[in-house]
Amino acid sequence: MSRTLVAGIDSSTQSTKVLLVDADTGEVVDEGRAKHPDGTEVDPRAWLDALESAGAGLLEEAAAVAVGGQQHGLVALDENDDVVRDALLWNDTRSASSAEALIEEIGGPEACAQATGSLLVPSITSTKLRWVRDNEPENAARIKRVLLPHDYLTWHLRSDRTRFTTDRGDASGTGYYSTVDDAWDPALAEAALGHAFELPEVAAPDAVVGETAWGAKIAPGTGDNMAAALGLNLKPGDVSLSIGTSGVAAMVSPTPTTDASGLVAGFADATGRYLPLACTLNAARVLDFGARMLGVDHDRLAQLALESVPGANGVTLLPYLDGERTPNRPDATGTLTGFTSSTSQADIARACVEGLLCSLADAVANLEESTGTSAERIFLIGGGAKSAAVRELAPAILGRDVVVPPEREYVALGAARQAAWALTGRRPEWEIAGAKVYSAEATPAVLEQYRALRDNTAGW
Ligand SMILES: Nc1ncnc2c1ncn2[C@@H]1O[C@H](COP(=O)(O)OP(=O)(O)O)[C@@H](O)[C@H]1O
Ligand SMILES: O=C(CO)[C@@H](O)[C@H](O)COP(=O)(O)O
Repeated sequence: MSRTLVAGIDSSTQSTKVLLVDADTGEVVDEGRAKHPDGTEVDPRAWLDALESAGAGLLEEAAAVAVGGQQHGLVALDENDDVVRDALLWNDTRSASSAEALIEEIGGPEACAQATGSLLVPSITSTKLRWVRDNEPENAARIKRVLLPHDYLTWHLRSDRTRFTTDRGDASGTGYYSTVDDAWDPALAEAALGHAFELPEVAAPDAVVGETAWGAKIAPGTGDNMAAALGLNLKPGDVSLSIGTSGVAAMVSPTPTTDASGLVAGFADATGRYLPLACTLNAARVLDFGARMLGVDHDRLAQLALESVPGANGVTLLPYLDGERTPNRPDATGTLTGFTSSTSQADIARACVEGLLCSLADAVANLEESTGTSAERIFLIGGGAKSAAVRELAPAILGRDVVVPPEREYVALGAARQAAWALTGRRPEWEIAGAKVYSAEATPAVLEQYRALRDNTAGW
């Protein structure tokens, strides 16, 4: 008997990944990937090329598809639905002062969090619209429609291209969607850009929103973090800790959150619940940076890090390399301190891994504090979770066990789960077998050393 296959697409910051999955069991039967261009502004057509390459020979096998995409990216289209300018991505910090201006106009942090679920930071789409309004008025005037990265890809997958859709999860990261009311706030959208523009239709979590050229059903798709939550089948009390380009601590919640401190974003999820989330701007690239500085590959970096000791003999990295979002320090750079004449390569490698994990420990603490819920299980996923040093040192720095599920693309798996849901009308119960639990003695002194540097770094 032939089996039914579905495809899940993850179009994240650095690459596109496609999984072809058995709709009944969740077994991954094939996969493809393709890189994206570097940079914080990218021609969205590059994601179409990456999808074509990553999905070659796979997509047409699928009876249904869905896209999980990097959140927040501004895809601006003109009256012919042509791209107005390169998409400004979530990790582009140029709109920091636009974020401050918009918060002020909305009535301050509390009013902003109530209106949108989140305090605006430069990642959020509306701040990018404001930046375009103020810095590129000719481009701003041409904008007739705004999509998110996953909406743009979903539109291109459609054979007829007549309909523009998104979902509540990704919509909740725009700064003009009310998570509390579960609806667009067109007045906030118009205020950000200076004129009204077309917003995509918000499809229900299990909707079929179109058909591909090869006859597959298209599910609404969602933001990559919402898709990861779906891929992991997160339950209340579970925290997903993702080490991709961004570092993300997220949990599902039955009620919306409105954190005016800005440390935790109050997003919606892809099922009808909510996804409070703390997101750092520097995660896997901290390891890339360490490997490049030491002239080694990732496996050697991990090996070196494990040769050093907790606290790296006094060497500490504050890894805010490309500015930071949590805490909101858009102009920050990294700080590496505590060298002596005996400092070794191993100490520097250790400081990179510890700095990354300490910033994630801060994100988990922010999430727990803001939601009043402590993490019962922490699932470590994303490219950075492939590092043996990250896996082994995470429980010591987080001060509790960490669950590492089998190496898999969980965003793409979540998108595949959504595709199967749309196809069959039932949310698949695929379980994740074979997770490994990592335990270690807690090393609170490492976090104290890190937090002292975080709080005392000049200029903050
Ligand atoms: N073995 C490894 N050890 C540490 N980092 C790794 C390893 N393999 C991949 N990475 C890093 O993971 C990152 C990509 O992770 P991914 O979750 O795919 O990111 P994104 O979803 O943001 O595109 C890259 O920065 C890459 O260098
Ligand atoms: O901005 C956020 C979350 O609010 C990021 O998490 C982006 O969604 C990009 O994700 P990755 O490419 O790092 O997975």
